Amino acid sequence: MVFKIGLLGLGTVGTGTVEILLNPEGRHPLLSELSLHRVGVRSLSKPRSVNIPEYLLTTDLEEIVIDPAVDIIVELIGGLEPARSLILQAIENGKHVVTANKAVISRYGSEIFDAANQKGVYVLLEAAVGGGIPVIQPLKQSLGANRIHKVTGIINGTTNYILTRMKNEGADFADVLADAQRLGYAEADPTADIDGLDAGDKIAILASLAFGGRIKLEQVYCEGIRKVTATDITYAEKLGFVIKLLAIAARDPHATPEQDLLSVRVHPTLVPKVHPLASINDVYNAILVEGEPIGQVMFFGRGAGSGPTASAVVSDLLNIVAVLQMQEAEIVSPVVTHELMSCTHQHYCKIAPMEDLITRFYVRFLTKDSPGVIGNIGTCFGQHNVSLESIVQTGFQENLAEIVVVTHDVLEGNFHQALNEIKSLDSIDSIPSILRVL
Ligand SMILES: NC(=O)C1=CN([C@@H]2O[C@H](COP(=O)(O)OP(=O)(O)OC[C@H]3O[C@@H](n4cnc5c(N)ncnc54)[C@H](OP(=O)(O)O)[C@@H]3O)[C@@H](O)[C@H]2O)C=CC1
Ligand SMILES: N[C@@H](CC=O)C(=O)O
Ligand code: NA
Repeated sequence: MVFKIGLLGLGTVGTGTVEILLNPEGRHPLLSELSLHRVGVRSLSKPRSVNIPEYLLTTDLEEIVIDPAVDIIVELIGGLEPARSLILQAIENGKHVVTANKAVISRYGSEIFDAANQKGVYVLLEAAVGGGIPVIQPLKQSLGANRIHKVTGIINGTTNYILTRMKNEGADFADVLADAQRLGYAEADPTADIDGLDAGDKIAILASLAFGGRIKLEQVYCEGIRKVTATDITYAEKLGFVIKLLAIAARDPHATPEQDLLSVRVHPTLVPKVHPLASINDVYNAILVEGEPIGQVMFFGRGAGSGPTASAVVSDLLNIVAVLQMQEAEIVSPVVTHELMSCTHQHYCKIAPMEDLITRFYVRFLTKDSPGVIGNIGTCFGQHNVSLESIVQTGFQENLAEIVVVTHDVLEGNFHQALNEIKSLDSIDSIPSILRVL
């Protein structure tokens, strides 16, 4: 039996997906059970790099999701609408769905998975996080025996490319961003990448899988890389760190079992050079999962791009075909979904406020070069229980002294209270950088 695919979108990922589907030789034999039935696009006249019969193409995407002949919808148009409505309509019409759309899943996952569970269909999304890197299915299945403590990822390729080039070339953010856009890594509107929102969508999805509950996206703290300067990258290097945009989801080790609080956040971070994520460069992604009893396990590879992302899309298709075949043979019920492939959690995870986070900080001050300034800074921090690992005057910028502080693990709320007081000291000119340290 051949199962029919309705593909929505024939852009970067859609094209990669069709390339795999049209060249099944040497891949999994189940690929021969799939056929491309319709392809929805915005423009029929656009030249395409894959050779598909013209009659498959349509601009009427709704027609595809309600077509009774279609078994599986592959949503690769991106964005929120009409993607959300098309996915829901597909589910309503009994279709399984494969999507790479982290924006839709992180915002409307509850609605989508509730609808899918009610209809007994699957919504699979391996491509939505880490592109081609298998991380969604491993969290759902292979790591299911573990209690996960922490997921730490470099899950945005554009920002990792920018930070890598800033470090290697001493270049400034704006110059490298322009290059990233010219090379096609960053979007024409790079806001979601640069401001940490894309990584925020992705860590919300990973946290939900790792900790078995839903996540409210508005509770995910997102800070991007716009304020990271070449100066900070150089100081970080001297102190033994590299700066990376990390997405972190962790159980709060200080919370009582009844509280079971999570911290879910995205921010530029000073990562010790010996840490496994410090050497992940350019557009590569990596996700480090820590749990009991597995310890540490890291997933590394290409987090974006046509072929790698399509690899994840097609792996989801294969999982669905395998189930559909068993349903056809009446080995499994067509109305009960496989627990390890569906998303069944109902409750929302409790997210701790950022003031309760315990972390180290790096902070750079510009001050008047007057006696006692280092002492005053140290005293303010001390009065708020912020213990310092190091405080050094690193040099001068014009006539201002530059002082860099690294704290021990401190309560974020205390740190900010201390900083507010420090800001009001006469000797402080400005605080150009505040970054967290892993
Ligand atoms: N690119 C990547 O490396 C990765 C992308 N993703 C995700 O994959 C998804 C697809 O991304 P990508 O392939 O890069 O996107 P593209 O912009 O390259 O392609 C989008 C496709 O969808 C079609 N389309 C968009 N809106 C509509 C609409 N309203 N009606 C009909 N057709 C529409 C476009 O048609 P037309 O061709 O006619 O313009 C195009 O074929 C997104 O959710 C993205 O976040 C995930 C991981 C990596
Ligand atoms: N814009 C994303 C692409 C894939 O999700 C990135 O840069 O990682
Ligand atoms: Na993936």
